[in-house]
Amino acid sequence: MSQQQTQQQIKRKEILQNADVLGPPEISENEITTESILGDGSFGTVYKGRCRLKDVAVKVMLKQVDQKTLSDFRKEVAIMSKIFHPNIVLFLGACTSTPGKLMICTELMKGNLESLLLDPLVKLPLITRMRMAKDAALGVLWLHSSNPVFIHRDLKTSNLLVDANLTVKVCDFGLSQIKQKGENLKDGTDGAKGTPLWMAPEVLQGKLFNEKADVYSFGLVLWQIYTRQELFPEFDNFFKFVQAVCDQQLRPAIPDHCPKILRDLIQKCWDPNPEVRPGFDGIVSALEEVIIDCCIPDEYGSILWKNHFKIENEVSWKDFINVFSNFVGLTNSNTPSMSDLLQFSPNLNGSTIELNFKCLKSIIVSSPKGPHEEEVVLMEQFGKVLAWFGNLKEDGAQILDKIRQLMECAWFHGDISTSESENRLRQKPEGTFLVRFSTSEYGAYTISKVSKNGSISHQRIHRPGGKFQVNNSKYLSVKELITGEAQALGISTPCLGSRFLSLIYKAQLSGYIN
Ligand SMILES: Nc1ncnc2c1ncn2[C@@H]1O[C@H](COP(=O)(O)OP(=O)(O)OP(=O)(O)O)[C@@H](O)[C@H]1O
Repeated sequence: MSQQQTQQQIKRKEILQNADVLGPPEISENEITTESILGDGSFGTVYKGRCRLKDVAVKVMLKQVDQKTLSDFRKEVAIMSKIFHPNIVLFLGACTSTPGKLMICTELMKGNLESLLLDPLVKLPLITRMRMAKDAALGVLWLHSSNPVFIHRDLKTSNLLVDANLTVKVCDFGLSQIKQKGENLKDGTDGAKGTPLWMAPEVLQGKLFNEKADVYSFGLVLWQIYTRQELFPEFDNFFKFVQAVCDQQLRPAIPDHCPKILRDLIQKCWDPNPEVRPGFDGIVSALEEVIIDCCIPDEYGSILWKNHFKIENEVSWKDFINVFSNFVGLTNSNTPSMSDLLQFSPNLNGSTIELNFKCLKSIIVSSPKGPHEEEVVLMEQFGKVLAWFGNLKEDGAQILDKIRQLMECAWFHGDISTSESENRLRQKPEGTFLVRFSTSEYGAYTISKVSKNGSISHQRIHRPGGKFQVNNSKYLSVKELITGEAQALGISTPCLGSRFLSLIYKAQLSGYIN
């Protein structure tokens, strides 16, 4: 080996050794530019910036930092460079060597969850919020399951960031601590770490604590995700606050309408006794149940999904009808599955059952995304269909008849938008009408009609207690309501063009037996 080769080998070894020592990818100061401010925190300012031609977030430390802040910064860099998870903000690198210019680069997110929740102009349905809560819980579960264990120590909604797809990721590891499984920690004489409003009582009181302190904070996070209210706005005195939370065990009020399973979860998370609080695996499972309940408010529908499809967000049409048919007693363990019956049984060819399933399929299935993907039923769409058509416990298989019977009405246009309904009614004579699913009220319908001067108006059919109500009159079905209220509503002629009618006609032409 030549002398030059030997020197090259030594140099490579040195580089590798240094890389090992440096740990996180070092970015030099002049590779980072900063633009607008994204947020301010106790460590410094977070900017939108650019690094190596990529948009990034840059946390720039305060120029004058004391030893403790500096060590927190180094710890944050060290921790972030060890954790990789889809629900933890992606660490890209840091500038650690230029004094007075300490920076951390992370992926650029859209904003923090607290700002979104507290902005009344932002629409965030409960299902979306519960999915966000699950994202955050998965991120913390990852930290707590690592070996050694990472405790975040500053969980709060402003440390949960949201991207363009509303995926939530945990950030800010400046106060995080590493510990062995089963080990308890205690803050030093310099006081408790974290943000007081979100701190567990044992941390506020300087007692021993462990990862269950994060669970307490997460209880408050869940409360804010559910209520979209500010946390403890009534307190401006720290000592009174500590007394209220620790001695009087004060917690924010959970609204009466909160689903029971979510209420129980929040209360367990913020229990004064850390041992009673669940682990994050339990929190994720409970949130999965909450998500199913939010998507499928019908009691039996939710049971069907939980028992057979668990946390799947979507299932194939074939699996869905097989489970559904067993659940409502159309098939059982001694009969072939419904998908086999529909495909192979000559008796079902042209039968009402076959047509019923065609009708159900026309409103419940999502089109395959690619040419080879199966048609699927989304959990949320199953919930909507049950909300529109009935109560699975009382109706059972009859729910299928209800769907078909409504589709047989020429005026029923189902899932069209307000503007599409107006397109269909434009230039039509007075009294022409159609009925469609409401786009804004869950389980409700809308009557769109042509009024006197040719103007088009829309009237909601509400669903109090599962009934169908317009003005002050309640009916058992939409069909009965349309017959009973036709005169009062000024509706007479069905608007043609429903896609369901052609489905029914086609079936009748090919031998459907009524
Ligand atoms: N990657 C990012 N993308 C977009 N915005 C971000 C990002 N990181 C932080 N921010 C914004 O900056 C705010 C402060 O960030 P961060 O919590 O990391 O700073 P901090 O100085 O540690 O704050 P504190 O100590 O007060 O919690 C966040 O709430 C968020 O609004």
